Amino acid sequence: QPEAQQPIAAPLRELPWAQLNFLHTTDIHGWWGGHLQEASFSADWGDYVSFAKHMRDKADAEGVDLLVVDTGDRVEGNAIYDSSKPRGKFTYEIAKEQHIDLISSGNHELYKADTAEGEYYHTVRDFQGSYLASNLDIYDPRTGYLEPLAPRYKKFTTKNQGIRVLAFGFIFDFTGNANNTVVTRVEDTVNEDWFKEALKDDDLDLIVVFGHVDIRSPEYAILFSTIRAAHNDLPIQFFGGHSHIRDYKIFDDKSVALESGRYMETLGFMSIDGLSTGGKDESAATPQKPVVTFSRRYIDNNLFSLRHHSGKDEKTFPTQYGLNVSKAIGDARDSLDLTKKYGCAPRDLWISRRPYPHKESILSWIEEEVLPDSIAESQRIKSGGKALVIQNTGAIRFDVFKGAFTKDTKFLVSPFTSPLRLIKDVPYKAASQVIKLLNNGGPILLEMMEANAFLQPPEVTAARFRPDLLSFAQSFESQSGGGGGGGGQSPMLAEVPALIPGYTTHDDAGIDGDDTVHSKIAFYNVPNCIQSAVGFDSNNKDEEPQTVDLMYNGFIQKWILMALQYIGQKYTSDDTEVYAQGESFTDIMTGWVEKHWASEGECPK
Ligand SMILES: O=c1ccn([C@@H]2O[C@H](COP(=O)(O)O)[C@@H](O)[C@H]2O)c(=O)[nH]1
Repeated sequence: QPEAQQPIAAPLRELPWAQLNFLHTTDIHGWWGGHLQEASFSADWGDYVSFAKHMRDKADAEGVDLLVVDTGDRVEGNAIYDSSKPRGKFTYEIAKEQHIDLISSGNHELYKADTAEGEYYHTVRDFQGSYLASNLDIYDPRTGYLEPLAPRYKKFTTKNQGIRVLAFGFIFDFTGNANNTVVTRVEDTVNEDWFKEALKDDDLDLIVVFGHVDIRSPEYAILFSTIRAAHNDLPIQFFGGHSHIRDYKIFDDKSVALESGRYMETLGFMSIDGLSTGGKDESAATPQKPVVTFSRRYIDNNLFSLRHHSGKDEKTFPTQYGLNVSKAIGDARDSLDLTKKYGCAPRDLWISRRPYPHKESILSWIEEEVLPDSIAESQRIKSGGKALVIQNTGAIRFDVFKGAFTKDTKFLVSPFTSPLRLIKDVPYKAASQVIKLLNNGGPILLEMMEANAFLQPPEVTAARFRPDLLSFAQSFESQSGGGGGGGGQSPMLAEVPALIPGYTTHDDAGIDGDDTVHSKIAFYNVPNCIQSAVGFDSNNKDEEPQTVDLMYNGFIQKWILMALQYIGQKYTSDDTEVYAQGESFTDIMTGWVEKHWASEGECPK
């Protein structure tokens, strides 16, 4: 994109090409334009189209194969999707310009009935032959009949090597979908006849399981054990998503899983050597080697990396097709007026690169400034009312960088449309317990685990399977380096001078997965929810009110009501109402920025 930052040269690790190679994206969340404010991730979907073309050409030239995979959550999280009317107006047209061999749905394609229909009418059709839905059905909007969103599986033979692949496309056991789709639990799907039949095939060289599923989840554990029981020596390659992190898991010596981050930051590269091949004809068939080798690389999505890995330069890298896609993205951004400025952010604000609370925590900013200032303007508070306002941290999707706060920023931080809701005059003694139940273990958290529904940012939720992700022990002051954090550098990386802060992934294969050698960024735990007291000081016992309005992001209503029930307060959804004719947190935050950070002209650097 014309406004994107120039990529910065950095030490790179090469791509480990092999007999079968994959490019993998996941959790793009509408970031088709890439990251305009971050040099490390400044390439866009058009650049990825050019890159994939060069990679396919290279594979053809060397007689190996390349498959392109996307594992869902393409929607929600960026103004290109969320601010267009209808939502998705540009997204489907942009997405379909990439050639994708294997594609599946995420949970964000299913939260709202119209988004699921968008998937059915657009993406499933645009990627016919590639889209799989092994455990996902939709009520056909034309007939009303429940049908698979797409074929359950497919078997195909790769173009150059003649590798016979059986592929499945899954979604995790998601329970928050609108009622026009049905997700079948993975543990039930593996007992369905079609699944057992599909596995009864001896003419296979590889099984690929791809999906919107955390690679360390119980769902993938079940799929691995079921498939391994049917094929004790067959290589199985998993691709996952949903937790927004880079990760690689080794199931056994012939099965691994790759997860490729989020928001177009990462292009996952995976390769396999030693596979048997059925051959394009029988005489060309080859047996499986005694050792099957799997390798992975997480590519930072910027032009320095993409040009290097495709062996191209500034002139030879862009294809005409890719340039057209970049232009379409730019046109969409212009027509949505995404550079419209609401104000100037005076400092960086981070979701998890700073501890919470902290002056540079976006959560502290919302809790201490945005919500109290904004809700204090309401008639009920002005006329002496008091409120507790609860916001789930997972609804805050991205950091704010010092400088212009634009329409782009608004939707990157808070893309969701759920209105703020409230229950009037809840006894304070009960209302003040709710946040504790939502944050501190106990029955509500058990219910959330059971429903696979989490309120934290997905990267933080991911840490439940990976406690080493978190920089628990460090205090912010003790960390080296400014902007990028710093905490806990490994001895190896600490010795390399002037590295750019970025991903330093530690996965089952070690610490050499990232293509770009970076210095480490701190990553802190955050609570499920934050809470602001409005109209009184919650730290002053003398000011304790009798009752408060209990306000919350409508997305978490179920959990608020459940928490109140546990405390013995029997409220139902009938007792709730929308705040300010349905104003969303997104609008409240933007209004606050306009009022408090307004500034004419360029923002100070
Ligand atoms: O409308 C919504 C949808 C989701 N959330 C929160 O997002 C995260 C999960 O994000 P994924 O991208 O699906 O991993 C979770 O914390 C949800 O509570 C939301 O707030 N509003």
